[in-house]
Amino acid sequence: WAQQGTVTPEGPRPSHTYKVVLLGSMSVGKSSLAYRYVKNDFRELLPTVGCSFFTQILELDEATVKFEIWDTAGQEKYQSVCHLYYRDAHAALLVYDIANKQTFSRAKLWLEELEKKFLPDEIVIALVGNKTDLAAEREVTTEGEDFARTKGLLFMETSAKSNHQVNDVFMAVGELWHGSSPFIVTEMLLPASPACTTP
Ligand SMILES: Nc1nc2c(ncn2[C@@H]2O[C@H](COP(=O)(O)OP(=O)(O)OP(=O)(O)O)[C@@H](O)[C@H]2O)c(=O)[nH]1
Repeated sequence: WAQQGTVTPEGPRPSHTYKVVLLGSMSVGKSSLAYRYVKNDFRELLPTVGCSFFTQILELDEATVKFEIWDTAGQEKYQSVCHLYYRDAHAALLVYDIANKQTFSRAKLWLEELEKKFLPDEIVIALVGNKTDLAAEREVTTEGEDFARTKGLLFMETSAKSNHQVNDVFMAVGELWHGSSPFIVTEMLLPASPACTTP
């Protein structure tokens, strides 16, 4: 992680920056998860073009943690540039739609790609089955968790729509790096990045 110090009356206060990249098929809800986490809201968002960028700052007892969230486009035409976005990531959320089995297969392919680019200790990978509110249309059942267990990934099912376990995903990822819990949100930022668009 990047570590900078800020000086407070109590002395230097470390701050850590973690880059989290969201990968997955189009329309699985990557942008909606980022939007829910950062803005605590759910709304129709335009399909991502290239990549969107979000920032979330958390104050822990002993340090400030900043999440840089890179939300990649799921459309096929952007796949060839995705490696530019996940480069140097500390964590990847491989998102699929629990009501669409094909998107689960695509998440597995993403894992293969990351395994070629990162050593196991270099990146935290979480498999995220989104849209749990669509339980009646579920196509992916226990295979998600089984696959994650086999591969040693974090696993969580979420709903950006009903706000089910969205915070928990980011907290689980952060806890793995930081060994600290709970994370408390104190500030929200949405800076534009030259390389990315902001929804
Ligand atoms: N029911 C339900 N719909 C969701 C959920 N999350 C996202 N959606 C819907 O799924 C569609 C796609 O959501 P996005 O967040 O744009 O998906 P994305 O993965 O970022 O899509 P791309 O930008 O094309 O890669 C939208 O119609 C969302 O409203 C969810 O948790 N439940």
